[in-house]
Amino acid sequence: MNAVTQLYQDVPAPGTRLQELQDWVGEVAALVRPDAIHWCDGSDDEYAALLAGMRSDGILLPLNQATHPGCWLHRSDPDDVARVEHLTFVCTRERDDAGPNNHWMPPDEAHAKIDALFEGCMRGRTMYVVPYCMGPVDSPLARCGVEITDSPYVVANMRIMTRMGEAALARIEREGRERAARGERGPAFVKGLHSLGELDPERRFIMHFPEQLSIKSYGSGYGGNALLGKKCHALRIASWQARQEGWLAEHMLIVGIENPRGETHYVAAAFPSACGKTNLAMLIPPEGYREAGWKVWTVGDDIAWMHPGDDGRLWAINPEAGFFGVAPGTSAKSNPNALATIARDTIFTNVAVTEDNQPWWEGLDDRVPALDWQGRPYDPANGPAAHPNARFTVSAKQCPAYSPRAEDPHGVPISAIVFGGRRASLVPLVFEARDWTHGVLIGAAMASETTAAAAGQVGVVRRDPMAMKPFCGYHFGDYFSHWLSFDKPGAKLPKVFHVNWFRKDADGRFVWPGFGENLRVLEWIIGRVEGTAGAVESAIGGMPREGDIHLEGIGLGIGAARALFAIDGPEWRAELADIGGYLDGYGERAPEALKVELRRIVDALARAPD
Ligand SMILES: Nc1nc2c(ncn2[C@@H]2O[C@H](COP(=O)(O)OP(=O)(O)OP(=O)(O)O)[C@@H](O)[C@H]2O)c(=O)[nH]1
Ligand SMILES: O=C([O-])CC(=O)C(=O)O
Ligand SMILES: [Mn+2]
Repeated sequence: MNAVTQLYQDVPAPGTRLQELQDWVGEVAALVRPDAIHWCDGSDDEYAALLAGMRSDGILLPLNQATHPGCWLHRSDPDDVARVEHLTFVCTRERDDAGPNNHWMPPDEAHAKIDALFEGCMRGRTMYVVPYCMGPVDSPLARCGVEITDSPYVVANMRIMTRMGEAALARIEREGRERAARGERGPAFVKGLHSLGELDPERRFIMHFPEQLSIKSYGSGYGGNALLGKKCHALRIASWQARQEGWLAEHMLIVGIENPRGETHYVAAAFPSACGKTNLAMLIPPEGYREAGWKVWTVGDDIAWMHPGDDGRLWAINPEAGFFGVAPGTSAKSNPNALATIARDTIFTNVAVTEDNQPWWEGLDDRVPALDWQGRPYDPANGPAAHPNARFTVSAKQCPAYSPRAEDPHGVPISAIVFGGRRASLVPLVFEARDWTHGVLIGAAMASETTAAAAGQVGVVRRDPMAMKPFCGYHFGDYFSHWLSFDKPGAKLPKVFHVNWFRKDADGRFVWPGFGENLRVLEWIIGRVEGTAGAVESAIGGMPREGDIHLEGIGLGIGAARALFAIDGPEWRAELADIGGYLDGYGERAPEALKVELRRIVDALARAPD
């Protein structure tokens, strides 16, 4: 029998499947009416069969196998290239629990609306049942889910991005039985239902039911909308669970920085979509640092689950197993580790190709592409050759800097949390929170220019607390309170910082060289954690003094260096007033402690000379 068309009825021996899973798959099949059901085992043979099937259906096009072995190109529907925040809903029983930061619909109405779309939608298609685990399968911090989808592209991506298949299924069934034996109620795993539908932007919804631990996504095949383990489960649903259970599910990279003495500090950093997480996570130390013995270890590039440990520290795992990274801008200069990672066995989505069929995107090199992301002969009049949100999907194991600790079931201890945004003006290169409450305020007040990662206008500054604006599964007021709640006796919390790599000069050029040179800022951050680096208190937070950050040898003029650290009094007063108004928008659920903290900063700024 063809591995990809085994019928559901043929697979599970009666009584061996977890009843809850069996029942749900049966209910879904009755709704969507697939021609065939395939339970994914995650094996190499299955993956090869999937790729072969997609190749013959034209869903995947082979790239130049001599230069890029095992690499494929997927061209998506041109109307389906990014997350759709306006079509993404959090459907809690009480509207206020979803908060003003989410679109909301009552759960019954949402189910009725989206089930009407799912009705019969898999006729003529195969329905894949994809068991997955977010986090190392043996980790107590990991969580499982099952995604049902009719997209083989989604299955292939889930296999790269999660621990998918038999091991995950075994964990789901074991946990389900243990829960049943303990008499626990509620779902044993996160249930995600996805269909490409007609890929019609008018018939597209991404709906979350955190109280039911379920997700329904219809009408899009794009990563953040369709790989349900990622943003839907590991952030929106997990953030809801994390609040109930006392941990944090965050839009953060995790990186290990090893100093010349061989000590490694792990840093978690939250930057909004397409604002530099993958790049920082894969940083290669610049000249001088490399020779001195600095090393950088990639643990994760997009999501961190952080739990307080017995020692009072926050311990983090990366729930993902791969990278779904932004291609444009990735080059041998900006991110050599990423280039090495994607040299083989990678799925590229919406990139351009050169005349010898190699993947290409803006910023890679100065070759001229032959075909653009839609497969048209390249013509600059049509815009960029690669879609600005073109992505690669690749196993984390292929990253030369992949940390051996990334597979540690207990995770890594976090020494510093870094928030950052894309701000052309106002925000200095780096500053430090005086304490946890101040750090939470800095995170809550984050703002950044929008990017191509979400449909809509690009380059508009908006508040994006903790880089979670599109991903927090509940009311931001409650979320800020949850963050504050970690500050309790015995806690040894990370120090908190804010960075901005994106300040521009009068000519619109980035002042800071960024990328590998960002290690200079991390060095100061770690020095602050260890108590070896100096700082001076400013109204907005601790700032490095001249000489505290090593800026020599990168060609920064004195003027540029000053501009990077400038704090403009009147502009900051306006910013703080705006932050006050923003927090007030969360009404009574906005924690008083943040408002008190904000007033402290406003007062400090009033006393500071302009
Ligand atoms: N100027 C400058 N650009 C950067 C820097 N780091 C990253 N970028 C650019 O920012 C864009 C996106 O960066 P990524 O690292 O892929 O973003 P991400 O935060 O991982 O994004 P998501 O996967 O959408 O969550 C790319 O075009 C990069 O070239 C930096 O230090 N300086
Ligand atoms: O979720 C996605 O599609 C990609 C991503 O990391 C983001 O948008 O932050
Ligand atoms: Mn992301």
